[in-house]
Amino acid sequence: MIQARDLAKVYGDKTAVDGVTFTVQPGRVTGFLGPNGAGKSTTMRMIMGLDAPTRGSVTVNGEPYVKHQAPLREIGALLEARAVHPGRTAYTHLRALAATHGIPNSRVSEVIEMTGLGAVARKKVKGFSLGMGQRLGIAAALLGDPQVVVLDEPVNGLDPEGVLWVRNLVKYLASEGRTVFLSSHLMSEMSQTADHLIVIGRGRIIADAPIADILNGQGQARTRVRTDAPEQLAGLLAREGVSIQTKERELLEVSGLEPREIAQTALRNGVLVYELTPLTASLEEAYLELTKDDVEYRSDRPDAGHTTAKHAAEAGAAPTAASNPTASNPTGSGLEPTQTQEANR
Ligand SMILES: Nc1ncnc2c1ncn2[C@@H]1O[C@H](COP(=O)(O)OP(=O)(O)OP(=O)(O)O)[C@@H](O)[C@H]1O
Repeated sequence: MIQARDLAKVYGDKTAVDGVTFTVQPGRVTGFLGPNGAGKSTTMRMIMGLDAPTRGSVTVNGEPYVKHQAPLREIGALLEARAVHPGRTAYTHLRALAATHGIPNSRVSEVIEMTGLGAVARKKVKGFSLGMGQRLGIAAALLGDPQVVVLDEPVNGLDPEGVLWVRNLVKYLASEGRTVFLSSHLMSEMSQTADHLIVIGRGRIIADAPIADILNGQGQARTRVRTDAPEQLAGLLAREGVSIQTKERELLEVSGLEPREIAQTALRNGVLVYELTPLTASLEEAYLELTKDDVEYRSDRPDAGHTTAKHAAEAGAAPTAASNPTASNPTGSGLEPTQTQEANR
């Protein structure tokens, strides 16, 4: 278990982590999700005793990392900065690490096997691809057979097969009752891997909940509506708090109203509706909604395809597909926030 209490880190005038309190429980994969610069790596470095907190505390199985007699057996980590001597082979690197922690050589062979490094274990690390380097980092993290595993952006640089492998590995580790804490800026990745999410933005916790709760709690319920009179129906439904998008001819997406209300309005006004489908927010949308105020670097996202009732009322009519050329892309740029930020850096 990892427990952070009012954990903060300030670098000069930059507050990287701003008093976070959370618990990472064993037996499940906890995702640590946030845009670039949110404070994920800094938090993980403090968990591993590599950075001293400016305020607050963080413990691993009840003790700060540095207090553990054999920390590698308690917690294994893959952090962004890898310190591997490039002239060493994967095998000699892991052996040296094992030797300094009293770990038998048989465990070195085991983790090489587990991480699929068998074929390259005797090759020099300097020739390793990013993906092989990530696997070696994970092998090192697992060397002490630790109860707690912390991985900072573990799928970075991995090919699809590698991504799948990490996904299955972390799920397996959690199923064995270990505490697994995994950072990523990609919601798509987290949605397929984590059971529980801690979302961080600008150094603060924005959400700490099971994935399902984050999905249910974010954004308004939307309904897909097919009608032969989309403009008339949009005009009838338009009011404060209601958002209507024209997705294509005869297809609207309505937020802020229950399907029953939409049906009643249509019925009262003699408008034919031939589909009413409740839509759940995608995890991606939930994430964008959660972090919209907490992205450190942001390019202006066009408010594409999004028309509020107020706008519709001002225009005197509902938006049409023609006036809304990007209406099929409700998140605007379609980029993950981090991609938007990268472009801006
Ligand atoms: N050693 C440092 N000195 C000064 N500022 C730092 C230092 N380390 C991190 N920061 C700043 O603290 C903030 C949080 O950085 P951190 O690396 O923890 O974020 P992150 O969520 O891991 O982001 P990324 O996904 O980009 O790695 C950023 O604004 C970063 O520039």
